[in-house]
Amino acid sequence: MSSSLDSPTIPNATHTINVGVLGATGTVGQRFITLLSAHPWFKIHVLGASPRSAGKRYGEVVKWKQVLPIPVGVGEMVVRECKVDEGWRDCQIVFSGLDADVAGPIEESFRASDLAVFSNSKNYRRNPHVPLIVPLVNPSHLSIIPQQRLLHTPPLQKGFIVTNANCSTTGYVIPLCALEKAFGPIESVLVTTMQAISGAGYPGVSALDIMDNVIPYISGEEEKIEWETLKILGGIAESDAGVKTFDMHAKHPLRVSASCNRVPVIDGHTECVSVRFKRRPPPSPQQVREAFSAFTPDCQALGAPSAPRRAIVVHEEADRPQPRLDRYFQDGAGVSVGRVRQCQVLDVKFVVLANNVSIGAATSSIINAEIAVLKGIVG
Ligand SMILES: NC(=O)C1=CN([C@@H]2O[C@H](COP(=O)(O)OP(=O)(O)OC[C@H]3O[C@@H](n4cnc5c(N)ncnc54)[C@H](OP(=O)(O)O)[C@@H]3O)[C@@H](O)[C@H]2O)C=CC1
Ligand SMILES: N[C@@H](CC(=O)OP(=O)(O)O)C(=O)O
Repeated sequence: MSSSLDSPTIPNATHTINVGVLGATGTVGQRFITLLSAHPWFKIHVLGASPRSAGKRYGEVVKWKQVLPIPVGVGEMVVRECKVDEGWRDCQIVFSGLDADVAGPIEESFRASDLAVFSNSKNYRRNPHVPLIVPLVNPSHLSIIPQQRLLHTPPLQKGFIVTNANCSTTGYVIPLCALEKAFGPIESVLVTTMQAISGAGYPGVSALDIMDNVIPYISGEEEKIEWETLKILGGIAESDAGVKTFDMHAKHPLRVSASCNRVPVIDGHTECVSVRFKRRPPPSPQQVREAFSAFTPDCQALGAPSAPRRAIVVHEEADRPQPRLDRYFQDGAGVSVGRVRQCQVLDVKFVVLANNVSIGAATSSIINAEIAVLKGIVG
């Protein structure tokens, strides 16, 4: 099975691409709207949410929680149901910030209508033909899309689903990718997360549960981090018949153990990470710092407009990164790393801070779509 995804095309600056947002009223949906309203290529054409919101003005139904006001014109748009109709068919790209309880069948109905869906939800992340893409790490996995289209019943011309990862997975696979690029395979990872309240959507965790407290459990989160890491950092194997499969890091088995906690922070997931490399002797903490700083994701070279100028910033201060100070680094599109030091059990340990709503969700989807446009997959 061959693909024609290798020749980048820069979109004509005068040509805008209509996009729709499913789940537009939610935490992730609001971040989509803020980012898309200032986007150089994408134009918000349709907003969708639940039947509770459909038929009403966006400004009337949304509980807007962004620092910037609702973009001009958006508050007046009438929210639609998440059912494919003419308005949605006019979109070349559909972003989804749907509640995972409803995302599965809705996203499938949009794909089946030959629309390109970029989803934040967990529903299709494990699908063997759906790429799980962290845009600063594995955009090459878009090469599975021709197979996804072909194996769909009926086969699709334009439609597909691309998912991005769990927000905690996203934050820490970016530095892990930098380390594998510089030093070869990682053998084991221990990660302990301190996850913001906004990760649970709106209204999320009740104030009485989270104030003055830490909750040492987030349903399903540890399993997602442990599994998604392998799909993202793994490659794609191709059989003699040309059938592609995600190899799940199989050539160099990678063991991941995650422990997840909810903490009273509004935005920004902090993660304490320890790694052991296959390579002996392992790199020193100083070499690890240099590898983080030197990391240049492919999406920058491709020219994706929302790609952060610096993917990873390394803090030298002993008490950074911190969510309140670092969550808006690169408008939330980059990650902050600090406290890089020797680990007495594995090899090296460090702390990561990633904005869960931006690079952990909407920003990743938008960069994924930009890459797909640049590679000629949509548009
Ligand atoms: N928050 C985060 O940091 C991250 C979230 N995610 C994932 O992204 C997705 C969205 O999360 P988040 O924004 O936090 O969730 P929210 O609960 O804040 O928003 C959910 C959205 O889904 C809509 N919705 C609910 N029921 C229906 C329905 N029956 N039909 C159509 N639309 C419906 C809601 O519309 P209405 O307002 O009308 O009810 C709302 O727009 C989830 O799958 C989540 O797991 C992924 C990474 C990070
Ligand atoms: N569960 C994450 C956010 C999220 O919704 O993740 P996922 O899309 O993997 O379900 C958090 O609470 O911070």
